[in-house]
Amino acid sequence: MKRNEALAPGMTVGLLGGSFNPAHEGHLHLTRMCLRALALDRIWWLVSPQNPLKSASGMAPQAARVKAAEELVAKSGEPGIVVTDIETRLRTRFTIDTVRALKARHHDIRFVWLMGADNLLQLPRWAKWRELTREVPIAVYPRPDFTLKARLSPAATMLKSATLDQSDAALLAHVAPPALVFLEGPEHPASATSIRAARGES
Ligand SMILES: Nc1ncnc2c1ncn2[C@@H]1O[C@H](COP(=O)(O)OP(=O)(O)OP(=O)(O)O)[C@@H](O)[C@H]1O
Ligand SMILES: O=C(O)c1ccc[n+]([C@@H]2O[C@H](COP(=O)([O-])O)[C@@H](O)[C@H]2O)c1
Repeated sequence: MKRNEALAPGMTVGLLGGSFNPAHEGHLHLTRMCLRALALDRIWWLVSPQNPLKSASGMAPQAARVKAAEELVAKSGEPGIVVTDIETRLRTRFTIDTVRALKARHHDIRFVWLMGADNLLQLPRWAKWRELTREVPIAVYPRPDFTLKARLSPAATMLKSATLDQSDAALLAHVAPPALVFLEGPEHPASATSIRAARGES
């Protein structure tokens, strides 16, 4: 993570955790939209060693997923995206542990957790999810079939009083959690499941 060396106090960093099995244009789209709407300095793609809720079968080795993600980012020419296997180096699997470890390492960086709308629906299945919402502000980007469902989800209801207007999205990294924003913008249809299916993989 060479570009991490260029981190300066007060910088804002979005964390996009994912399996990236494989990385695709949907990840790039969400990342570009979040960089701008949230006024972030960087977005780190945290290539997960293994999502605790997903089967390991059909999961490409983490090194291969990182390499493919780096190639996609390099081809995109988008500055500000850092692909990292840091969860392996931190020995964390659960997002709550990753976020706490990153905050402990980088006291003066303002982190925001990014996710597509589908992930907000499953957030209540994550380890210590309520505590996670008190550790880091969260931004949710639209995704086909899930945009409205996310807004009506149990996690959205729980965070209703902590939800910012889209017009205040650029403040998200600077407010104390819990804080949530639903971003608005065009949906992108790409999904790793459909890419694997088109390749004849599981
Ligand atoms: N097209 C998309 N639009 C919005 N968010 C997306 C899109 N694709 C992925 N994301 C978000 O990126 C993060 C990482 O996603 P992930 O790597 O699991 O890709 P995926 O396409 O959802 O994979 P799979 O189909 O295997 O579940 C998640 O928060 C997910 O919601
Ligand atoms: O912490 C948890 O319990 C947890 C459960 C499921 C998923 N996550 C995280 O959610 C992110 C998105 O995962 P995925 O596989 O849907 O791309 C990734 O960073 C995972 O580690 C985290």
